[in-house]
Amino acid sequence: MTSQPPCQRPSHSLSLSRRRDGWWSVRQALLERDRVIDNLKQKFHNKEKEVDNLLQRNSYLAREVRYRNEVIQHLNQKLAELEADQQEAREKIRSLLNRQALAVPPSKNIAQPTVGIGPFRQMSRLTREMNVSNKQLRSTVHQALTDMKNQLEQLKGAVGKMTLGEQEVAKEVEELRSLYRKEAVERKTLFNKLLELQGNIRVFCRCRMTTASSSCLETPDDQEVVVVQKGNRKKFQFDKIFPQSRTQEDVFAGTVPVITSCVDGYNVCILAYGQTGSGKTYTMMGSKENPGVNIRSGQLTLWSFRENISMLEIYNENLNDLLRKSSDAALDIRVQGKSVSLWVRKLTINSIVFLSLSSRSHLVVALEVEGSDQVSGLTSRGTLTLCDLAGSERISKTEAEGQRLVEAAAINKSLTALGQVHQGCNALHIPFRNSKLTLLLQPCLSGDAKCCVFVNVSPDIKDVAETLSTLHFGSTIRQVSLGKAAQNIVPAKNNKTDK
Ligand SMILES: Nc1ncnc2c1ncn2[C@@H]1O[C@H](COP(=O)(O)OP(=O)(O)OP(=O)(O)O)[C@@H](O)[C@H]1O
Repeated sequence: MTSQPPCQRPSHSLSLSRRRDGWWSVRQALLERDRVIDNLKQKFHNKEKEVDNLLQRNSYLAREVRYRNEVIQHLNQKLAELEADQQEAREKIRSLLNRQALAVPPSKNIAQPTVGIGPFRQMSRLTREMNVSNKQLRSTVHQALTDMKNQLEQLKGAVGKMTLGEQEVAKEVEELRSLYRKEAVERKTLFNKLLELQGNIRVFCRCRMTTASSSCLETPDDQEVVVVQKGNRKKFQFDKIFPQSRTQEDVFAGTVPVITSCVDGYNVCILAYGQTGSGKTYTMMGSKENPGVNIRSGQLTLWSFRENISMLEIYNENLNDLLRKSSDAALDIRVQGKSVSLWVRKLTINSIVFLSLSSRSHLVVALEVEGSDQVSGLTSRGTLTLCDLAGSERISKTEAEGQRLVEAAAINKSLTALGQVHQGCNALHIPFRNSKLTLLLQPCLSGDAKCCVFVNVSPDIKDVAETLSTLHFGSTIRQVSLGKAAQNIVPAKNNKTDK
């Protein structure tokens, strides 16, 4: 009797390799879509050029028809003038002959005319010659008119054909546009699937620059960071590690796929979490010479898109609108159905300023993005929320008292609430109302959003406890993934919807 092999659960590495295979095949499909879309764009531009050429030719032909009509009109006028001249000449000859006849008295015996026959003959010859040349002229003008009319008919035929051709090309352009639209939508779906496979919450770890000779951090590869404390080594894994050597460009490049997803119509949130002085503001805002994610994402032009911006500070559980001149009225968050209105005041992206804010407050910058694709005619709307959180150090470390203690308690409360929201985001009830921060971030932390969290850490040995705490926070939220995102796409005004 043969024994049955024990039933085994698929190993973790097996599920990882399946996930990788899935990711790889989606990536291949996405590249293929990109090729098809490029091809369609090329065809579309060629057709547009064809239409331009046809329009140019058409307007040339129309001008030609107008010119020929004018020539015909002119020739007709000349002909009429000639006929009038001829008539006048005939009249003159007739009156001359009459006058001559009257000058000669009638005689019974007309043997010899009293006036010589010479001038009379000459006049007759002249009249004949004039008649002949007149006939020739008339026939030439008639011929020219007939030719001209024929040419005009031909031109009219060509214009008719051209109009038909234009209609056909316009139809082809519309078909191409519809195909492009379909491909673009499929591309977006694939791109989103790719992001979902990578995880709707992505956690990046950024190590701050230091001049110290020793560091408590090691980065063996771009997904692992090791904290060395008194000979102990604690490993943490993240979606991406940015060691000290990584520039602002590198860091921003890591967020571009998620930001692209915002332009595709998803709500996106980028957060920077870490202790005071760990580089959160440098990552998010940066300096004038080395701008951070906030400024760079505002300058990113993926599509032609319109943006509005709002900038808020949460200090001691109170909201301040940083773009408002007077601060008389207290701000509040309005919950409309499931979405929270972040919009307090709207300015253009150029209004972003480099702020030096208290490290005891959270800074929330929200960009409302509306992208419209000129070719497909589709419009999508998303919100990009960029958040520089207050320092995460524990109250015991800050040894705070008085006002500092109040601030630390408020920060602690909101950051704990943020952790709870991340941990509970697959549950039925998500505790968004536990703090102003989570209530404000609700639209970009709930099911229809994608989130990217930077855990900023200091490599200084004296900060190792806070570094460990920050990395634990990052690891915990990395375990959680947001629900399937819902896209906010609407057909553009005056544009046909996709077939
Ligand atoms: N990657 C980096 N490269 C160069 N300088 C950096 C880097 N990260 C941080 N710094 C510098 O370190 C200092 C502290 O950084 P930063 O102010 O961004 O920290 P923070 O976490 O925002 O602190 P706070 O909580 O007080 O706002 C700043 O002078 C900043 O310019």
